[in-house]
Amino acid sequence: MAPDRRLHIGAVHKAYGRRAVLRGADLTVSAGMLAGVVGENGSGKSTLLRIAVGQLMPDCGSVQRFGALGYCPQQAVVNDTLTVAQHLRLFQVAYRLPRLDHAWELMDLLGFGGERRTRAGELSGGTRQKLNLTLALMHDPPLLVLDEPYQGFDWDTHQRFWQLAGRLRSQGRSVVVVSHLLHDLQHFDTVHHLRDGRLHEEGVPR
Ligand SMILES: Nc1ncnc2c1ncn2[C@@H]1O[C@H](COP(=O)(O)OP(=O)(O)OP(=O)(O)O)[C@@H](O)[C@H]1O
Repeated sequence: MAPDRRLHIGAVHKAYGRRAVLRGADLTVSAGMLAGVVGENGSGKSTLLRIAVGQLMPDCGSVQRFGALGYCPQQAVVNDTLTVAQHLRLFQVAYRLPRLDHAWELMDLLGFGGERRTRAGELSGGTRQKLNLTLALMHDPPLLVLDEPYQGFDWDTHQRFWQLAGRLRSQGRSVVVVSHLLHDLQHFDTVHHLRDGRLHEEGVPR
């Protein structure tokens, strides 16, 4: 097996009842790679990512991950009664981080550094998503799995997200992003189109 492999999904099948969503999906992501997963609504992108991170079991097929993982789910999993800073402290303990410097940096980069004391329930939709993304990135893991991470971001933040993704790639991180936006495809090294339950690698528009 290639030593720089960070995620390997092989012949994964998944059905919900009679609805077969994944029918032999394969995906390999190496170090320093920015991979896009695209497809129509309901094609199974979130199902694939949930299987990739171990949140959902496939019916059959294999999933291998190498090293720590950061997962940004499509719906933010936050507690409305806790402030942004309290979320970061909670995850600091979970990730066993000595410091929160990187998290504060990410907050500033995503433009919500002033919201430390705001409760998650009082955040705007876009800012809630910024918190969701920060929680996935703050421990600087080698593999990032991001399900439409920039939903609700304004254009400036959207652009900064892609700068950040490019920086992570150049630092050797592996990043998988579900995207719906045609103009984002140019950022990827590889684009994988989920169609009829399988992933088809397609050329990247430049
Ligand atoms: N827990 C579940 N139980 C039953 N069916 C489900 C469940 N989760 C997803 N599905 C169905 O599986 C299919 C794939 O859903 P999934 O959310 O993976 O698609 P998606 O490509 O991420 O969609 P979108 O682009 O709308 O986010 C859909 O038909 C959906 O209704």
